[in-house]
Amino acid sequence: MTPLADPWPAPRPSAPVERVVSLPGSKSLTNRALVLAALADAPSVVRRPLRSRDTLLMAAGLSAMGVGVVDEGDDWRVTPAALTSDAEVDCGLAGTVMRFVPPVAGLSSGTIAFDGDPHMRQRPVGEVLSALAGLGVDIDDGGRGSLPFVVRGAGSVRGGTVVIDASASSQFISALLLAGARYDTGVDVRHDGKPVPSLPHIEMTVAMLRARGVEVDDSDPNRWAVAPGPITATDEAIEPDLSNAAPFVALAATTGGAITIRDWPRSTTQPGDELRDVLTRMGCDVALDDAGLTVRGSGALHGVDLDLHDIGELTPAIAALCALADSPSHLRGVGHIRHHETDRLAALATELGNLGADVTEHPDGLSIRPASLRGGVFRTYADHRMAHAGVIIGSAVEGVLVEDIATTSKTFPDFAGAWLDLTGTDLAGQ
Ligand SMILES: O=C(O)C1=C[C@@H](OP(=O)(O)O)[C@@H](O)[C@H](O)C1
Ligand SMILES: C=C(OP(=O)(O)O)C(=O)O
Repeated sequence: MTPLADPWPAPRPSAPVERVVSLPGSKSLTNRALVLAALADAPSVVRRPLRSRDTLLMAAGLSAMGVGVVDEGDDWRVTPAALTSDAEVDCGLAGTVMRFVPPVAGLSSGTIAFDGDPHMRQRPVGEVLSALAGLGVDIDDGGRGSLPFVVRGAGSVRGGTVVIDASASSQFISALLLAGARYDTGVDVRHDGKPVPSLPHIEMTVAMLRARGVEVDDSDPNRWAVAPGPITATDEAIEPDLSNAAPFVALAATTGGAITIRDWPRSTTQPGDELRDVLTRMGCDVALDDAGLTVRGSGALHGVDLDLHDIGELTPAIAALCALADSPSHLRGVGHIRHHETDRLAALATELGNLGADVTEHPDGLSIRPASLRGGVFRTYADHRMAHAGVIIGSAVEGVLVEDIATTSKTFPDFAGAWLDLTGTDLAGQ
């Protein structure tokens, strides 16, 4: 791979881009599949998993605790084992590793030490740790409620009812549900606080548990009860990552071209599927058929007034499109994304603003009005989705330089290569 310039000149295609694209697997589905396979009653096969920093860290963390994760060509074979090893788990900047693995570590008889990237120590996890302590797990976090912390497993977890405030992240709930069937009495998780964000991601968790024979009662709002019992091993293919589709379909909108994403599922629990609705509202033609999802730019791009509470991870890409739109936008309901890879509202307001966008930052969102944009450096704050926002702007504005494009490796191997290929840019010229 050609070394990447930093900051990286974002390609600006000279003609509408018309291409068919295959995308890597979903981060959220891959990391849930790995955790559930690790706790299952027999070996599982995870077909076409995402292999990126977040999922490799998940595989490494589970392996360090004793689980067998073996490459089989395109697939991973995951063999559950008695979790007896002491281990160190590097969470990197992966929320799914920091939140989903501690409830598994409680089932181990080893001592499991967790740490991650510097910014990961700022991201919230205390509600998961105090819930686990309430379920009988020995946790040492020095009273901080954040990384670094140690889980001293006793080989089993009593389980029971916990009340948590999951308004900062849906992952707190998914974490407890994923391991809960393996607790002696299961787990009954109740949320008490402001509304839980990213509810579709909890629905994804519930659907994957049910697909493995686990009984989940989610009939009451803000309560999820997982009955104790086995998790059935599966052989399952991972869908393409629909959230990572955002910059690719955005390219159809910004260049007036047409992008088809192959293998877009007809029915899915991935919140990225909402892109179909968002892009339609912004003025694109969107069609889902046997070829995949085709987004066709109409030449015009309109502002939108959207509550993104359920689909917060799409905010950076949508905000970038709004900055290129011909009418004002209001993006609301996403105060929680200040706890993502960076404070995404502050980062977007700053970086879009530096390129001339007219952005007002609110406690829970952004207002973006039409303005004439210019080139310059777009900083990414180690956030893959900030990089996606940068390349979207760069596809429409001359001279945008995206800092640390390699940060996209969190959820997308060789994103820069895929983007250069798509935009028809000469690699040697970069
Ligand atoms: O469970 C998951 O796989 C995810 C849940 C969401 O987290 P939050 O609820 O913290 O927004 C989402 O933003 C993240 O990218 C992935
Ligand atoms: C919020 C995100 O990631 P994480 O799983 O690290 O929370 C994201 O990918 O947008």
